[in-house]
Amino acid sequence: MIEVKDVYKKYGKKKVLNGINFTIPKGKISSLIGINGAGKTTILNHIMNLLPVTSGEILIDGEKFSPKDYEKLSFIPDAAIMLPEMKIREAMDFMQEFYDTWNEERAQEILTFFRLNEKDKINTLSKGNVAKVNLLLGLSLDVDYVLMDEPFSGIDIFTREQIAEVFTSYLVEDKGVLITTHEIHEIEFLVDRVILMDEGIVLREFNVEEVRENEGRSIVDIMREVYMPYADELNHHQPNRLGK
Ligand SMILES: Nc1ncnc2c1ncn2[C@@H]1O[C@H](COP(=O)(O)OP(=O)(O)OP(=O)(O)O)[C@@H](O)[C@H]1O
Repeated sequence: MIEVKDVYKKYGKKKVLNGINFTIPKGKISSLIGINGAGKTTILNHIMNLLPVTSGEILIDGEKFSPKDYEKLSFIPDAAIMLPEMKIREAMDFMQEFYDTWNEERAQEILTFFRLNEKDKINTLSKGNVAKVNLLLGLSLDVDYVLMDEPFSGIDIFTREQIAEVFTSYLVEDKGVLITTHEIHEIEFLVDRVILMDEGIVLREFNVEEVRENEGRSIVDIMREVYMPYADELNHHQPNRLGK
């Protein structure tokens, strides 16, 4: 399990995270939901140890980060192009060289599933195919946790459906997956857990199945309940809960 514990982040004087707490269990797909600028990417960068926290800690399987944890983690960025000058095969070779956890057999399966051509140069691909290449590179690592930054952002519906299939496949089975998004309809039926954040705090963390079964409510119902008071505050120009 990954535990994000009381994490604060300031950029200069600007407070971005104000005491974030949530967990990413193995074998579940969790989604971190927040509007643009809520701090989602910042959290992913903290988990990957690419950016120091101002205070608080992140535990991976109960321990503070150590370089060995890179063998447990895979980070799939948004549709930004990774390794743009390379052909897909060259990017795969690069990953294989860099990561002991590279699984070529799995990479070949994903290539076939997405109908990608190894010989294509990445910077000549459509946005949807770039997203597929990013998934290919990130999911071909034998790791315990996969972090994905907005995997569906700007992707057409057909590609989205193909990508969605990956989330219900053995490719992510047993892994702890975290997907960030601000577009819930893209992932409503894929995720097990939801973490709603705003203004640098977690407003609510819940299991989707539990609220569906026990309360007969959808993710969107809960989002309305959680975010509506904020919308009202904004509409009435009242100070928000951080007193900014
Ligand atoms: N290097 C930086 N210096 C100053 N402020 C930054 C820096 N990086 C991010 N921020 C600010 O921190 C806040 C959170 O950014 P972050 O990218 O984590 O949000 P996000 O939820 O991922 O947004 P989006 O959905 O737009 O990707 C934003 O207000 C952003 O402007």
